[in-house]
This record gives sequence, structure tokens and C-alpha cells, in this order.
Amino acid sequence: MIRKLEPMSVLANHAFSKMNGIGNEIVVVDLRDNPATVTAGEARAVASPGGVPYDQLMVLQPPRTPGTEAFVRIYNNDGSEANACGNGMRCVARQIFEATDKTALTFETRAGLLNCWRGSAPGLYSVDMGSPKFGWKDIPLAEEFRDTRYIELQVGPIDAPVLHSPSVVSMGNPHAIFWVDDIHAYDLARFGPLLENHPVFPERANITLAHIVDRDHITMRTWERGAGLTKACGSAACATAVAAARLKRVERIVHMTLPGGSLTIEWRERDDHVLMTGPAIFEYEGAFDPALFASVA
Ligand SMILES: N[C@H](CCC[C@H](N)C(=O)O)C(=O)O
Repeated sequence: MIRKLEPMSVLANHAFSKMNGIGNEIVVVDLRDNPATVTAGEARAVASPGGVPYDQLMVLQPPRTPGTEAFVRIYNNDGSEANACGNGMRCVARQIFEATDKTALTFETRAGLLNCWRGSAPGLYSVDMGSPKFGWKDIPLAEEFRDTRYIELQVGPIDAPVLHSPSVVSMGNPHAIFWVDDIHAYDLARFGPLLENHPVFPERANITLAHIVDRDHITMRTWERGAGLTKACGSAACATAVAAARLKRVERIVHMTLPGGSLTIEWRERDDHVLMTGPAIFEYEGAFDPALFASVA
């Protein structure tokens, strides 16, 4: 009898850490000693029932650039890859800080090099998320918008739109922010997927509802591209703080309240970089059940 040998996933029996960044569900896998790439199918299998449900899977790969700890691949739970994940980077940073005596770390992602350091108080971690981009081609948008502080986009009846005129920003990934008085007054689970997949966003977009409380404080919630409603999205918090500062409605250091907790965002004047500070929580560790990957290509 000829037995067909199924290719074994690199993740089968591999260790993982389940963590969260203010409720953003993060799984961290350390593949720094293995050049194998996790496929979209494997990433979806991890997120499946019986697996380890997550919003983002952070996979540490061997470093590509001298001086960096790892090249980090970021998967959404639909298997798509994201260039940036603020909450996930704090979790990755915490994991490496705890295993070493380093006080600052540099990681590489598809959005470039990111520096991380321990925050100003125990349990807090900071990530330099780089510079925001506002050009329509950088976000990207499907057509030219000269001013991305507000773009023409709406959902609902044409003469009485439910949501309209978002600000758009790239924080390495595309974000649209709708300014509202009450972030809970809208069915984001219904409007999120429509807006995420709107033709104006050729690479889809993360969709945020934000309320500016005062010049130092914003409340927000996000429908994430590739992951749906989450308790927190760090890059969306950066995008929202920057978009509000660009409208001159907040200061350059803003306190952000998300459903899962709080972040402090600073849009630094001297180099245009966006710094995000918040906690990273370790929940448990385990090893992936090989059965999860039995029928995955
Ligand atoms: N939760 C993440 C964002 C993931 C981004 C992802 N949904 C995408 O752009 O595809 C964060 O803390 O920044």
C-alpha cells in the first residue's frame, strides 16, 4: 500500500504565546530559527475554532537586516498580511524584553524598521510607528484626492448619509476615520465590512469611528481590515490621533480610549514619527495541535 505523506506544517506542535494588547487578541510565534513562511491557510487554521482564536498572528522570522531582532510577519485572522500592528508589536517587544536584558529593540516589518522600548512605567511598552502618510497614492486610494483630511465617501441614503467624509491616513496600513458624536450610536459590524471593501480602497481599509472629547482625549472603536471588530487597534489609534491633530482639533500628545483600554499617542514634531505607548499582557503559552493543519495547503 502506498501511503501519501501529507506535508507537515511548520506550526504543527510549535510553541506559541497568547497575549493581548488592550484586548487586541495576539498570538506570537517565534520562528527566528526557521526560514519557513507561514501560509495564509495555516494562519486561518490557527484562528479556526479549536485553534487559538486571534485578531493578529505575529510570526518572528530570521532577521534580514543587521541590528534587528527579527523580521516580523503580521497575519490577520482571514489569512491576509498586514504591514503594521501596533498592539502586536508591543506584545512581541515584551516577549523579547523578558528573554533578554536589552532595553531597546529594533524589528523589521513590511512597513520598515520599528524601534521599541520599555515605557515610562512598569508594564508599559512604546513603539515608534514611523511617519504617517497622507498622499492618496500612499494610503492607497483608487482615485486622486488632493486633500485627505476629509474625503468624499458616505454610507446610507445620498441625501441623509449615516456616516460620511472620513479622514484617511496610512500608518503603514490604510485607515479611514469617521468623526462622530457617539461612537456607540452606529452599527459598525454592519457598516464596517461595506467600508472596508469600498472600491475607493484598493487594498481595503481599517475603519474607525472616533469622537474628540477634548484637545487631549479621543474615544474610538475600529472595524479592522481582515479581522473585523476588535477591542483595540493600535495603528488605528495612531492614525486617529494624527488625523485629529492635522485638523488642529487635538494636541500632538493625545490620550486614546479604545473598548479594551487606553493608549498614549505622540506625533513627534521634530521627526514626524508617531510613538505609541501602552501595556502588553501575557495570557498563556502552548503548542499548536498538528490536527489543525491536517487539510491545509
Ligand atoms: N490590530 C493592529 C492592526 C492590524 C492591522 C490590520 N487589521 C490591517 O491593516 O490589515 C494594530 O494594533 O495596529
